[in-house]
Amino acid sequence: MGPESFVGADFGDYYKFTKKVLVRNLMGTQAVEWSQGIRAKELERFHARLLDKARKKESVEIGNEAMVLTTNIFSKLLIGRSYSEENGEAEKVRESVIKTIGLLTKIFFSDKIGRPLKKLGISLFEKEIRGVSSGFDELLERLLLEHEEKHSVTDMMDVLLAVSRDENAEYKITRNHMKSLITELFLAGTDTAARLMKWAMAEIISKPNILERLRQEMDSVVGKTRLIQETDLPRLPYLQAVVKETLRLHPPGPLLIRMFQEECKVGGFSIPEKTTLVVNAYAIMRDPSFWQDPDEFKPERFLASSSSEQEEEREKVLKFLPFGSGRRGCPGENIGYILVGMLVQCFDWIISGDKTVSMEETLEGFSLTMAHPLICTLLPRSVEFMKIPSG
Ligand code: HEM
Repeated sequence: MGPESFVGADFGDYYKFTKKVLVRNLMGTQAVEWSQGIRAKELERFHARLLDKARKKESVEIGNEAMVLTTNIFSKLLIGRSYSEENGEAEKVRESVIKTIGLLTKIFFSDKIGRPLKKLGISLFEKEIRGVSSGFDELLERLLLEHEEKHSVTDMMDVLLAVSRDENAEYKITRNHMKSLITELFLAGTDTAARLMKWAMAEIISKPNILERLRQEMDSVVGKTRLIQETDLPRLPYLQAVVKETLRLHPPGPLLIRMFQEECKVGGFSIPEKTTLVVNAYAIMRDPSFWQDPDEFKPERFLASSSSEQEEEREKVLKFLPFGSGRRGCPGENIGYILVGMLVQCFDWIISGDKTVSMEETLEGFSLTMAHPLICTLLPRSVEFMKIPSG
C-alpha cells in the first residue's frame, strides 16, 4: 500500500462505517467514562502547567496553550501518548496534521483548475502530497506496529486494530483507513476546540459583566476547592450559553461542504449530480432575519431558547450551525464547555500590551481564526487550586 493513498483519498462507504465505530467507541455511552477520565486528567495537568507559568509570571498566548491541551487530550485518546512524553511523538503527529490541513485545503480549492491540468498530465500537488503523507505514514506505521504488540485496549488505535481483525465486521477496514481516521480526528478535534477556546476567552476577557456572571454561576455550582468536571455542565447553563454564542459569532468551521450524489431540487433550484455545495454557516449565524442584533455578543439569547426541546431542535437545524448538521454533522460538539469553564474558573487573565482585545478575524484555509495573538499573564484565583498535583 502506498502512503500517497491516505491523504485526500476518497474512501466512500468507509466513512459511514468509521463514523459508527467512532461514535460507539470514542463518544458512545460505553466510552464516556473512559474518555471523560482522560479529559479530566489532561485538564488537571493543563491547570498545573498554567499555574506554573503564573508563578513564574510568564506570559502565555491563549491559542497556543489551548492547542497544547487539545493535542494532549487527543493524543491520549487516539494513540495513548501525551504531548510532552515519548520523544515528542505526539508533537510530530500534530505537526504533520497541520501540514495535512494546509494541503487538503489546497487540494479542495485547486480541484476546479487542477482537473483540466490533470488531463494534460500535470498534477498540482502530487509531490507535496507524497512528501507530507510519506513522513506521516512512517510515524503512524510505527505507532500501529507498537500497538499491535499490546495486549490491552487503551486507546482508539487499539479499537481500530480490533475492528480491523474482526471477521464479522460490517466493513473491512484497512491500515490506510486507520491512518486516515486517526489523522481526521486530530484535524477535527484539536484545532477547532483550540480556536473556540481562544475566541471565547477573547470575548470573556473583554466583557467584565459576562465574566462576573460566569464566575458567579461557576462559584455557586462548582465552588472554589475543586476543578470543574463534565458532570457539572448541566447545572452551568450560562457557561453553555457563552460557549454557544462564541460559536455563533466565530465558528471555527465557517463553511460546510456537501457533494450531491444525485440530481435534486433545493429551494426551487435544480442541482445537477456531483455538484459541490458550500454552505456559508458564518453568514447564516449572523443573518439579521434569524438573529436579533446579530453582530452583538449576547449569550442570553441561548438561555431563552431552551424553553422547549422542539424549538431548540428547530434552531439547530435552521440557523445554529457551528457543528454542521445531519448525517455528516460533528460528533464531538460537547468538548468546548469544560475547556472554557476551566480557564474562567481558575485564573484572572491580564492582557499584555495595549490592554485591548482585537476581534479581527482571518480565514486560514477553511478555518476562521483570530488575526492577532492573544497574549496574557495569569493570576490564580484561589489558593486551594495550588494543591492540585501536576501528575
Ligand atoms: C469546538 C469544537 C468543534 C467544532 C467547532 C467542530 C466543527 C465541525 C464542523 C463544522 C464539522 C462539519 C460538519 C458538517 O459538514 O455538517 C465537523 C465535522 C466533524 N467533527 Fe467536529 N468540531 C469540533 C470538535 C470536534 C471534536 C472534539 C471531534 C472528535 C471527537 C470532532 C470530530 C469531527 C468529525 C469526525 C467530523 C466529520 C463528521 C463526518 O464527516 O461525518 N469535532 N466538526
